[in-house]
Amino acid sequence: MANEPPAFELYELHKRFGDKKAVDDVSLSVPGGSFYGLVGPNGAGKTTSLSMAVGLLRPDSGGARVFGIDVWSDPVRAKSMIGVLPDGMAMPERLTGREMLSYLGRLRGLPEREVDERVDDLLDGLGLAEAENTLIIEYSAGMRKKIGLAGALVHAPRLLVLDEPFEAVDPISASVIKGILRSFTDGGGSVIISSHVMALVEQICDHVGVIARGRVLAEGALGEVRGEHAGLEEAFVELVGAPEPVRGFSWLA
Ligand SMILES: Nc1ncnc2c1ncn2[C@@H]1O[C@H](COP(=O)(O)OP(=O)(O)OP(=O)(O)O)[C@@H](O)[C@H]1O
Repeated sequence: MANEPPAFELYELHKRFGDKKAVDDVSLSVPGGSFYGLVGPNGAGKTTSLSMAVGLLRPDSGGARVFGIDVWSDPVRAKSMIGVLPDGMAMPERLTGREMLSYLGRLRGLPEREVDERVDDLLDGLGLAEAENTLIIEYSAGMRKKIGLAGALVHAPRLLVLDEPFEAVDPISASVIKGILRSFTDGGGSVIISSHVMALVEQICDHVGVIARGRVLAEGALGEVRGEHAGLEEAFVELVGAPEPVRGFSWLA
């Protein structure tokens, strides 16, 4: 609908760490029902922007809205609609996978029976059923990503904000996660992921934002951002700037 607000809108976000401008006037718009990829080199400001946008890190200025609701002035309403997979999330290490999901479901106010049903589906769907009674502290990096994703999904949010959801995940699990996320967007949900993997973003995303040195360099539908380039990677290198040729390392040859 013409007047419907975007699913997620980051507006004029700024963040400094000491002298370092980590995020310098970042504004992005994730249309409803879209699968949005936020790409950028290491240290570009992706995690800092997303953390501020979901209410985990206080911005110096600017903010974010979820379906028009401001994350920082109306956090309870805004957060009820978001599922978040933060980067390097602190986990309840001494809970099992099942306990963690059940706890998150109950915390969101869901009835016990509903929680049990959803937790069964999530553990099965993400290939964690065998590890349901294993403590999180014993999970591998990929298993931690998957249980974090399950935690982001348990309350059936309308928007998913996922920082590097495929990092450390094996190809079979990655394919399962892609399937889950696609059916989420097919059902009207919206997703934003951060990633460095252009091929992945090109395969699953329909909208892209390119960020480097804390600033947005391009944003829009995938085809618009890719432009005349053969692929997103070429467009990305042109936008961000090709690296200097590597010198030295003769000792390694
Ligand atoms: N807590 C912090 N204290 C100081 N500097 C920080 C902090 N968090 C991030 N930074 C700096 O802010 C900049 C942006 O970091 P950020 O983690 O947002 O980048 P990123 O795009 O997510 O990178 P990557 O792809 O490597 O995860 C970097 O220069 C980083 O060193």
